[in-house]
Amino acid sequence: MVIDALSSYLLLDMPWSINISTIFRTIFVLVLCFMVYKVYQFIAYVALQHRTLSQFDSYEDFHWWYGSLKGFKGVLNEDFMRGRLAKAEKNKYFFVQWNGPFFGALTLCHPDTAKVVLKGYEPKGRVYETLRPWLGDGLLLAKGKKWMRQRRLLTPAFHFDILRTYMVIYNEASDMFLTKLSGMAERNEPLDVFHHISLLTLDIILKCAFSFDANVQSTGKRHPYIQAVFDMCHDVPRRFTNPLFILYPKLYMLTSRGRRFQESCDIVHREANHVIAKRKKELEASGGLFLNKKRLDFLDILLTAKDSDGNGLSDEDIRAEVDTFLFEGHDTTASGLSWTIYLLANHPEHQQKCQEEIDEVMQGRDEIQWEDLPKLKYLGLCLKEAMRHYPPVAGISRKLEKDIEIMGKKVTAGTNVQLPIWILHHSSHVWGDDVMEFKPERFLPENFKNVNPFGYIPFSAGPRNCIGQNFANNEEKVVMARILHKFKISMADKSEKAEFNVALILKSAKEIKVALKPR
Ligand code: HEM
Repeated sequence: MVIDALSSYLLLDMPWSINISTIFRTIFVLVLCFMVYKVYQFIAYVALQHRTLSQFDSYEDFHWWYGSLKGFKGVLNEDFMRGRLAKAEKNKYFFVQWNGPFFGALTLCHPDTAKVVLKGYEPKGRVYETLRPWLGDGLLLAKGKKWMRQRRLLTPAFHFDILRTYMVIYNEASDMFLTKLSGMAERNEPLDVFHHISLLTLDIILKCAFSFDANVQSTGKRHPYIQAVFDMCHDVPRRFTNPLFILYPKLYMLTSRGRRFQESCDIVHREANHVIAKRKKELEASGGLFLNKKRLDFLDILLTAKDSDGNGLSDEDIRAEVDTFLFEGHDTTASGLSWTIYLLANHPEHQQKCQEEIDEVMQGRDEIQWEDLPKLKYLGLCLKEAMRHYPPVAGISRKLEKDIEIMGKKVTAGTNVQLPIWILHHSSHVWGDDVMEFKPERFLPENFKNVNPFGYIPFSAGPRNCIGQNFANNEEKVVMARILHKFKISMADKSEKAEFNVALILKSAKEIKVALKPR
């Protein structure tokens, strides 16, 4: 009755409606009611966010349309990050960032507040949804029971016995890389660090995780996969300033930028499909006898995994995991290695200490062995300090599923919480007054014991920490040791200071060029 009354009221004076059937009118009214309900829900959500977040920060830099992003040009550059750091230094424990008028996030910029969220299982923040067309429901984006199942399934792929077998691959890929560097040194040509290191780390992850020999290093130009990942990473921050695109990611896909994003997604999916199809063929040819292999790689585990009820992973799930590992496994380590090279090129005294250690450990050998890794202590300190200065993943976020309490204040479910890794790593409240200096010694056990462990989280912390962290640490040690063993590195242009952009991963805004001198 109510619907009838409402529909006759709505359709009054609408001549075009005379012929519409009752059923159509009813649908129209239901859709209208649904939309009104959605708008009401949205207004209630925004009001609750403003009420919750106003407990934590004043509205002094709040702009009615841009929120805290006034002047933001769609690039999270070093200036923008330093502005946020200044705010964290002033407020110490937390501050609020408004991405436009509707979407606020509580930023927990002190280890004591960040750890409250890091220790839990809260799902990923709203911004991660922009990655869903690319990474699907892989380990990075999955939540709840699905995430637990996938994590349990994939953890054996990172057991030490498996990681040990990857040493050969790190060394072989480094051989190819060093041959390339020798040619550059002979020609007096500087190394474009991010570009060539990305090719190296892509070769490594393809071979380790998927036993796939792509040899992308041998192709001189930018690989289409890497170009597509690069484009998508730069695309995500551009959407922050438009609330419509945050609210309806699908709407973004109708724009020309959205269509380009989709094209990049297609390229990346094609690469993943290619890797999977090749392995499936091999599996069929071997009559399913993968278990006879010396080591099961990540893709073997995905293809052969079965639940307790005997169900395997769907093709879509397998693709999502392959995409996730391809991206997480190459772009992060490329960033970690590239920034380490940059910092050591700028700090010859630390570079020399590493080289003395490497010479002693390698004893004239060309390859790094598993047993050498713990002996490369000083190099390990430099890698850690490099990831403090330039954490490859500069920040992460969560969307609370339940209410929590931060320093006596209630944060309601639905709130987005940012855990700003770069800011935590540059907080003088955590590291002291010399926070901006490159000092690997701060990671010596006797010094580091005074640092709050939630203040240094390049791999995040808690149950959703990085599954690949040991893999990454080993890979970076081998590659760096092999480079420093053969070459002395310095900045091609001594006056050049690199600036970074956060394009999901922390990258250099411009090319970093390094000169190579054979040792
Ligand atoms: C220096 C290198 C690396 C850094 C700094 C890094 C950092 C991180 C961080 C901060 C997270 C948490 C993300 C979040 O909470 O949203 C994460 C998650 C993850 N990382 Fe890494 N990562 C690195 C290398 C790798 C490698 C080599 C792999 C795979 C081979 C990998 C696979 C993953 C996966 C699958 C997740 C999601 C884990 C989960 O939610 O259960 N990462 N990584």
